[in-house]
Amino acid sequence: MVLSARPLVLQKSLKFQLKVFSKCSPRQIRMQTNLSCSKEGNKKESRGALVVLEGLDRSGKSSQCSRLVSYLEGQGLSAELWRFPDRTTNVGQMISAYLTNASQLDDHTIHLLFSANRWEKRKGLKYSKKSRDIKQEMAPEIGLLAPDLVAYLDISPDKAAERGGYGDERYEKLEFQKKVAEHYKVLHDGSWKVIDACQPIEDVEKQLQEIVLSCVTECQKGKALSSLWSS
Ligand SMILES: Cc1cn([C@H]2C[C@H](O)[C@@H](COP(=O)(O)O)O2)c(=O)[nH]c1=O
Repeated sequence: MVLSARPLVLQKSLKFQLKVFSKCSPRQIRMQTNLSCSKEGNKKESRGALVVLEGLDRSGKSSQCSRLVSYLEGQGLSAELWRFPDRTTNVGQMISAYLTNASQLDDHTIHLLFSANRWEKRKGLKYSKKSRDIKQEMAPEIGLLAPDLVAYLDISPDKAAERGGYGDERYEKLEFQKKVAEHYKVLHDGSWKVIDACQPIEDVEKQLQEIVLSCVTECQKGKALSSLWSS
């Protein structure tokens, strides 16, 4: 994002985001400035890529994000992982209290908090699972930076549940995850890269590496930044 001179990769929109920069440099997030690539003479400065990994709970986003960061760093790229919700902020703590059933909020309020949590980092992602009307859901996201790549780790709710590991949080229930899967079908557009998350972990990893590297290269070459829902 800020991409001044570095590519950014974001991962995990519903849950995590990962930023990857093209060069090793201080891991600072400066997205709020320099959203357009600066020019040096006639030469366009390369920028970061924003990559988002989507998928149901237990689809493998966390593992793949960690592996992807290691891989990109091994390629000489500076990568940064952002996870949403970011529970460290004030807003994030409110979200966390809700998710752990320590507080109650209505659906619209939690949706807005998820969005506010992204705005805190000046980042663009998807929306809360709890909102029902798509247009209403999209509104608070307008103006956030659009991802350069959305990779969807595709797994059925039943298969994901078989992996176990659901905790006690509100959304970690098979019936709820089925609703999330339906929601993803509505959100999905042709630009998303869908990866079969039931493949061996190494195969998923390899496919992610390929599409992310290709995206980073495109961004380095000067692919324009855009905002969410601008078209
Ligand atoms: C960031 C975000 C997370 N969530 C959900 C996904 C998870 O079920 C839950 C907690 O995420 P986590 O397990 O990655 O911390 O929050 C939304 O519903 N909307 C959002 O915008």
